Amino acid sequence: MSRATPRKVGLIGWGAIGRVVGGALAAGQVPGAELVCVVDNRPLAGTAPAPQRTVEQAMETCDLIVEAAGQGVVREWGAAILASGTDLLIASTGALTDDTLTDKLLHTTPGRVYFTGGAVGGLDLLQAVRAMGPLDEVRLTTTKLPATLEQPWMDAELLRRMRSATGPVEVMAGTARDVPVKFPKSTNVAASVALAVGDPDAVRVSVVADPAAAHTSHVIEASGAHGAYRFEVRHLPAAANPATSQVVPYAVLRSLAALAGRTGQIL
Ligand SMILES: NC(=O)C1=CN([C@@H]2O[C@H](COP(=O)(O)OP(=O)(O)OC[C@H]3O[C@@H](n4cnc5c(N)ncnc54)[C@H](OP(=O)(O)O)[C@@H]3O)[C@@H](O)[C@H]2O)C=CC1
Ligand SMILES: O=C([O-])CC(=O)C(=O)O
Repeated sequence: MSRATPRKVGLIGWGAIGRVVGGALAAGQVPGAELVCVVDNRPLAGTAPAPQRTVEQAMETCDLIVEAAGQGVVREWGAAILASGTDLLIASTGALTDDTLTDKLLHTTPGRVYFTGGAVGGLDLLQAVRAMGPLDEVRLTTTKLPATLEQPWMDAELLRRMRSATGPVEVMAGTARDVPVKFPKSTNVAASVALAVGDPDAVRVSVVADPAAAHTSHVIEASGAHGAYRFEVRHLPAAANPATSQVVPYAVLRSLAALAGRTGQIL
């Protein structure tokens, strides 16, 4: 059932995700949710369909804030937003590889914290499986265009291998604890899988740069006492930011629709 009063939504981040989410909200495409303001580092000079505000102002006027900006916003503002009584929907799940921060967000009230499924699927089922006991093995392989994976910490040799690659090159193998720290804007999915299975250290992650990757792919493979699971997604990258898949804002909108109480959701 829809809420009697629409959710007043503030959006942090006017980029590849934020512009699609903000446009859809402003066009009334999410019943029960209205866009009240937008927060971004850059002056938006009236280009957004709602006034630009600071995070503090957004907390005063909104009852739900969507983070579509980056891990730093979750770290810097997450607890304050929740403490102000504002709910928070997080896209940059990579911030949650920090157990102290995650614990704080989960226990700060009266606002409630939510995570969007973002670019991956199958999280609902993995969460259900985990309720029967820990999985023995969870692996994620993320493959993207090399340029979307370049990072300031990479040495000249790795950058050379990525830039001259004619086929797939593994650029990092690690866990869902370490990988999102090293690729803060492009491996949030690793943290999302870890949230579903309940343990970032148990998720083995391989990050692959492939010049032929016209589609970004994420392959999740998991097994345990109760079965074996494999989810593979292949997304076109967003034109505005090829590190982000085109589907991600629509995943955020789906999460918003669920929070705003639209009926007929697949939960
Ligand atoms: N869960 C998932 O599956 C996915 C999650 N993500 C997350 O979503 C984030 C946003 O993605 P996307 O829209 O493609 O990124 P973009 O870079 O296209 O847009 C992000 C916008 O947010 C702004 N911004 C960044 N930090 C702040 C801040 N502290 N305060 C205000 N504004 C800020 C940026 O400004 P400026 O550039 O000036 O910093 C930019 O305008 C990614 O960084 C990633 O963490 C992305 C894809 C998938
Ligand atoms: O959009 C994607 O495919 C994944 C992504 O950038 C992330 O996990 O941060």
